Amino acid sequence: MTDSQLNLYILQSLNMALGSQMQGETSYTNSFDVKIKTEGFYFIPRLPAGYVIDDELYQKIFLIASASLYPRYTLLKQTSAYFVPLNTDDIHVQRALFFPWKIGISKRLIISNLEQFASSQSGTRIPLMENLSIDYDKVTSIAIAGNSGSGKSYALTYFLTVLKPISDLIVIDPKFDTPSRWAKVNDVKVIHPEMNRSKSDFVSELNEALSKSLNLINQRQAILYENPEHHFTHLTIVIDEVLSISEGVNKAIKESFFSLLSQIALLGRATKVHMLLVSQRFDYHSIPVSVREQLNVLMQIGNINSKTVQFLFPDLNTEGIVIPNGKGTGLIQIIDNEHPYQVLPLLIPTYYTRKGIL
Ligand SMILES: Nc1ncnc2c1ncn2[C@@H]1O[C@H](COP(=O)(O)OP(=O)(O)OP(=O)(O)O)[C@@H](O)[C@H]1O
Repeated sequence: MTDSQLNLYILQSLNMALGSQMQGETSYTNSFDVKIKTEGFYFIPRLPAGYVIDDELYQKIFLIASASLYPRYTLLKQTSAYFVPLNTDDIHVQRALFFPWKIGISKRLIISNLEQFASSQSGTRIPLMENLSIDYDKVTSIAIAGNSGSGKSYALTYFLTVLKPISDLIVIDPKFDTPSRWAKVNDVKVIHPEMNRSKSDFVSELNEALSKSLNLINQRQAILYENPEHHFTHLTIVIDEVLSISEGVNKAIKESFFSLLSQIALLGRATKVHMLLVSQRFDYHSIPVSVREQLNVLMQIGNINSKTVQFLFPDLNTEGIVIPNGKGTGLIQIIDNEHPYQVLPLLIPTYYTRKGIL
């Protein structure tokens, strides 16, 4: 399909579906035009117009175009109207609404041998989907949320395996489940509850480990002060079922836990200390606000609706985002300077790994 055919196709889709929104104005009455760019398309209104150019119109066009372009392009959802200035002297058409896109749709990676796959990766790239990867040098903290059975443990095992060659790991596993089995097979330090010990004991031990990591951050800061170019080994603190940790422990211990988490989240970026947090849901009871603000890879798997995305994606209206069916699917947002602002459909890789972990 050529650009001009695509142009015409989008114009027709909008002419037919926008009707009521546009008070009957169409591109045939010269009320608007569409222009294809490499990174997306422009909707160019001719002003003054008999319709209002607002967030509602933007989202409406998004809805129509998103379905019309699927699966050739994935439109990248914006939280509000995305205006761009156009290079012309004609005031009537000096602005456009921009609809950025990605070519194709999100595709799941299928990995026949996860361990081999992880060791064959070079550098700090973590592949997530066929056309999406993250650079671990550019992100600090990762969160995975999802209802029971959505594929969180499966996703976590994937991350643990691909992170192992890139980063030192400390695994905290309040359920003494999959992550502990993974850690045992892979000879990685794990903190889990023990028989005959109280919940507060477990959280105290965990606070101890966080406090050591904070000391490490302080040492690394001193090194950076002398040599800002110093290269550190990544350290990732992995916490499964974060929500369950602060439940049922005394207030002082919970407060220390929150305070340590906040400090690590805030100071870890420059010193290569990361957090990977997994929880059925995240809210202000499970993590401190400052930790939420430092999360820069956000994943919600399983049920996607306005309630489940509220905390990780507070500005997101999920309307018009095509979420694939199946296990380990949902939404992802990566906030770094490499990826444009975008919330994308996510499919966690499907893989084969050693027996006895999952
Ligand atoms: N990306 C995926 N590809 C293929 N199968 C998957 C994927 N994610 C999950 N599954 C399947 O779904 C099952 C349930 O996933 P998992 O145990 O990870 O869910 P969970 O969210 O951790 O649930 P719970 O919170 O109850 O432990 C897995 O055993 C696996 O077979």
